[in-house]
Amino acid sequence: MHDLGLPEAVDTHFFDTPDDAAVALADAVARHLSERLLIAPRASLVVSGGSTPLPFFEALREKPLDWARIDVLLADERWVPEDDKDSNTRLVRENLLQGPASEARYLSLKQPGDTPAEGLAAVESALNDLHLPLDVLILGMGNDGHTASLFPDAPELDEALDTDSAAIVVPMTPASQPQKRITLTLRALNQAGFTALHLKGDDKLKTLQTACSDIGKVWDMPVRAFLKPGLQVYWSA
Ligand SMILES: O=C(O)[C@H](O)[C@@H](O)[C@H](O)[C@H](O)COP(=O)(O)O
Repeated sequence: MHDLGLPEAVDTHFFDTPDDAAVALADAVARHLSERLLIAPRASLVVSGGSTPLPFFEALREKPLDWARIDVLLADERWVPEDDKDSNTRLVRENLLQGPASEARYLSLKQPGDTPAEGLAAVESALNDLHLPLDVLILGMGNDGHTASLFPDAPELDEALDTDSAAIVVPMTPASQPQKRITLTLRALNQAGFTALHLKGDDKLKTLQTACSDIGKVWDMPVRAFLKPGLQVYWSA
């Protein structure tokens, strides 16, 4: 089952339970952030929203890191108020930025503005201090092969996948989603020091298998842009 046809040098870590995967991923992320902070004044941690990351956030937030030197931000955000049940910022503030991790600097993708396009300048300003390449990136994946808010049906996908573009964040309006989105671009997400794809359930494993079957067609399944050497896949049943 585990022969997914992933490219060489993609490390797969499979677990029986979501908690086991979350603890292992939190250990790996903490190790990488600690190592980074030995040689750099600050480190960046980009996380994803959705339902999968919750136990990972709970495990990571207790790690004895120098959180005041860590910039935490989302890979993408739904353009809803921070107190909305669908807000990823709310998810991160309530579940990751607690305990020791409450000392981290949070760079919010949700800024004033009725639409992501209206709020874009404020988001770009909020990310002004973000250094690329990112240090740690945790991505999820939908069963349509989206990751972050790089949705196959978003009219802005070309711009978001254009690694020659200077843009590091773009509004996204995928018809498949109830809310407008804003997402870091492939240029911003690419080449992170540590990139993990955090997945749960057999459906996601089947989707990953489909993604692996034709890695070249990134526009059909944007997660394919990340299926390359160095990627760490953390999956649990
Ligand atoms: O805002 C979001 O929804 C996420 O950033 C998105 O990319 C998520 O990672 C996948 O949709 C998987 O979501 P689940 O973990 O809920 O399956």
